[in-house]
Amino acid sequence: MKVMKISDCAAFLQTSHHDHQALLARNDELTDLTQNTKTVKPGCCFVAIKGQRFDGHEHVQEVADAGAKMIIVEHPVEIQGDVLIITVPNSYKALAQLSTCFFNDPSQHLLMFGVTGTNGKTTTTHLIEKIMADHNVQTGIIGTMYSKVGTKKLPAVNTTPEPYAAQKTLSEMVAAHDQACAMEVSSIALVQGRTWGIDFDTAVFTNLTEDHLDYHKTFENYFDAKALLFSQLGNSYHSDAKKKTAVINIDDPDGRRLIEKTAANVLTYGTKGEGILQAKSIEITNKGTHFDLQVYDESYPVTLKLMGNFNVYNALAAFGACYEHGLQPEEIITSLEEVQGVRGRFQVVPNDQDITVIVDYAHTPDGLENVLSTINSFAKQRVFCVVGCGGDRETTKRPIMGNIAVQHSTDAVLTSDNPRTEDPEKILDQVVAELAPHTFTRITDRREAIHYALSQAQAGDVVLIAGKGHEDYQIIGTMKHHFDDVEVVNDYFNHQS
Ligand SMILES: CC(=O)N[C@H]1[C@@H](OP(=O)(O)OP(=O)(O)OC[C@H]2O[C@@H](n3ccc(=O)[nH]c3=O)[C@H](O)[C@@H]2O)O[C@H](CO)[C@@H](O)[C@@H]1O[C@H](C)C(=O)N[C@@H](C)C(=O)N[C@H](CCC(=O)O)C(=O)O
Ligand SMILES: Nc1ncnc2c1ncn2[C@@H]1O[C@H](COP(=O)(O)OP(=O)(O)OP(=O)(O)O)[C@@H](O)[C@H]1O
Ligand SMILES: N[C@H](CCC[C@H](N)C(=O)O)C(=O)O
Ligand SMILES: [Mg+2]
Repeated sequence: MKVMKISDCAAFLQTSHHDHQALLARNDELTDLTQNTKTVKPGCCFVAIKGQRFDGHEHVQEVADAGAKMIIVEHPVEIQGDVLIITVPNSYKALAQLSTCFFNDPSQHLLMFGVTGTNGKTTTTHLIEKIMADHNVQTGIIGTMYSKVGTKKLPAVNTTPEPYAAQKTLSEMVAAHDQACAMEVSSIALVQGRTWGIDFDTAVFTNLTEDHLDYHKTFENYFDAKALLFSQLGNSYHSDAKKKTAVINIDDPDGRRLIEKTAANVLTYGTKGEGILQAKSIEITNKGTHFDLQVYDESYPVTLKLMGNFNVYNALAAFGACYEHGLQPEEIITSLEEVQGVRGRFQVVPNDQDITVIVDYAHTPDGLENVLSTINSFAKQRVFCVVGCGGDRETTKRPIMGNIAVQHSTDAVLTSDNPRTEDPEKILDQVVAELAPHTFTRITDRREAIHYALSQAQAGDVVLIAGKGHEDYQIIGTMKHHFDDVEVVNDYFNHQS
């Protein structure tokens, strides 16, 4: 079992002289660390965090009664019993620092790739993992779909986990002999400080378009959140002589702004004539994508099985990240060309009716527009688009996504995503708010909507089912029901035959 000496905490916790001396005076150990009242164990340290719904400070007595030995707070609390109370200015930061220490600072033993951006994080981390693994660098993954530690896949709660969970997972990677980790870093995680204590070697920026404005309020705040990954790169207190690199999409105006935010080396990529890495002469078919990759002055032909212009960007991003660590262009290209696809990302669902059914995780206006324009570049007949918007998430994207669906498809079937605690009908009212009547079909039940689109489609048509990708659930209210777009499609065709 892991333990940590209380006196060791004095080295990094920002606290008063009195509390500092109190920490130094303690020779005993902590058995664990937690921010959750439900997982307090005897001898552990509890970090009180004030969230949107729950304030740990209001439950310190219950935590002390459950056997916590030390409690970190942001303001004085009343408590009976023999507990060491330490006051810090920011308990979340203390949690990140304590977690880093408790798990022996695992990111120091891993080559850390952090990938941020509105779209393409999951895809890019998977491409990095494939390239590095092909070149004998066993690489873990932390992200939306799961964490991969060694060969084991563990379920994910958030795209970017809380500091304790993140440090624990990284330490498990070290134990499983992973040498690198490709990690998705969401803007929300950056603002909350979930990645404090992680020393990234390479930071990748994919793109910035509208999402999460319910959380960030303004696009500028959203940019500032993403920028943190780059401004913090190489500035960590235990930063060593390791080379730090920022890999940045220069076609995105916000990528250009990021270059000024980082002290690290910058490797730029793009498809519009600028960048150290450039994709030229891009050709997209319904079988894949071809382009010439220019690396400084050299050019290499690349044929990806991945489809879509957006995947050219993801490939460039992953190429840049791995190239910076000494891999040769030809080696990286061989790996990229082998990638079949990432689950739920432009995933084609085979069927015997010659309908091209695609399940894709596009859940932002930009993602949806990209996927539909890729489809339109090869579709010969009608394009059906089944899509909705998640509840308890930003509302401004809803009419925009409704418009994109109607404008870029021949038949838009507007439906539910994860309604969560919102009324699905009200979400749909917002999705269709700016649409002319009779330009779309509205079917609230997602299964029925998918069945309807498939029943209307004929041989040669394309049916895009967007928004939920790999998800195998639908959240209605606070209940998670089993629901899998691919499964719904397969069931439909099985009942046909
Ligand atoms: C908006 C947001 O990020 N919320 C996160 C936040 O919730 P909150 O402020 O409501 O927390 P809270 O429930 O009040 O709890 C506060 C503290 O009390 C503790 N607690 C809580 C209950 C209890 O009984 N006992 C207890 O001790 C909690 O452990 C926490 O330390 O803190 C919680 C726990 O620390 C997180 O689980 C929760 O993420 C929720 C699940 C969430 O949906 N987050 C989404 C928006 C998110 O983070 N998304 C990003 C981006 C996705 C992407 O673009 O890919 C992601 O990285 O996943
Ligand atoms: N580089 C890109 N630019 C624009 N759209 C993209 C890009 N890459 C992927 N997409 C679209 O966005 C969807 C989600 O892709 P992916 O899961 O890789 O992104 P993500 O950033 O991890 O998303 P999340 O924020 O949910 O974690 C894909 O299914 C595709 O439709
Ligand atoms: N990581 C994103 C995913 C959204 C996926 C979509 N299916 C939805 O539920 O809105 C979020 O939590 O906002
Ligand atoms: Mg993701």
